[in-house]
Amino acid sequence: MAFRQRRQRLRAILTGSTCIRPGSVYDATSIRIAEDLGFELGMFGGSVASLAVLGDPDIALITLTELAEQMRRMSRASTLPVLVDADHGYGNALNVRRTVQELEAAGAAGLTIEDTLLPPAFGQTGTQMITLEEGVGKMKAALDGRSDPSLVIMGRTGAVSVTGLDDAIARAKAYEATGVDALFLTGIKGRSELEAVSAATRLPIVLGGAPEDMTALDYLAGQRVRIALQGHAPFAAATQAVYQTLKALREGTSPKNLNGLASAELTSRAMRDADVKARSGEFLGLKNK
Ligand SMILES: O=C([O-])CC(=O)C(=O)O
Ligand SMILES: [Mg+2]
Repeated sequence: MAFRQRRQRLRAILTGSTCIRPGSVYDATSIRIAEDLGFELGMFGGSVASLAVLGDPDIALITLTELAEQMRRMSRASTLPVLVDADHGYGNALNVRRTVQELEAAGAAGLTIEDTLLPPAFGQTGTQMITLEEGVGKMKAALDGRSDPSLVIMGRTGAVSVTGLDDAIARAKAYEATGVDALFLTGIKGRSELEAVSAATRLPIVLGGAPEDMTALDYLAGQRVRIALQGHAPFAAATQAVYQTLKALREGTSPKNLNGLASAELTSRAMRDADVKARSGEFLGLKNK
């Protein structure tokens, strides 16, 4: 499926009236599983990109090239639309523009650009923000970097838990005015904060996370939230499975007695084995074998 169609599917989610949960994806296998399970959207978080590619924490060590390459691998493996966490855009506004070009070429359906100061400055422990003006420049540069107008660009701010609600609203409104397609909010701690941002803006909202009392999809949809993230449990589950399996093998368990392995059927589905066999028949002359 052409990249444009994937982007249009993400746009349809944003212009719809319901709120969906994306599947957290990070590689070719995870995106295929999410697609097979019927998820409408994959979320490729910066944290899981760092873990999958580098095995490192989410501290902006991954490069744009590495992120885009992982996105490209997912685009090849599946047609599921993917929203990519492009962090701060890997530098200043000019880097943001380049980031958009690379992720667009890699097949992303949409991406977020945030106004957090990354990587953290010398001597600073807490999160720092870039100025609203710099954030606006980044959003404009992101829009300028897009060559397929269907690519979704989201302005992301976590200001509410750093500089407060008023600043978060000011930023959301300023990013909205640049022409971005949606607002991505992190750090929202309660209904009143979400309701205040929602009332002050008009774009669809994507919620990076929410407290326990804000998980009802109907409520979120009523606040114009169209996508609500749920963290990255699949990566944690995979890590645990690899740990348990290696531990059991190290302790002498025989491979045939291991628990929790993917069945041959599941592995075969994830590999798209039926498609490969059909192609082998068609192109390698193995039709009747
Ligand atoms: O975008 C997300 O999925 C949340 C996030 O920032 C990350 O995981 O790096
Ligand atoms: Mg992130």
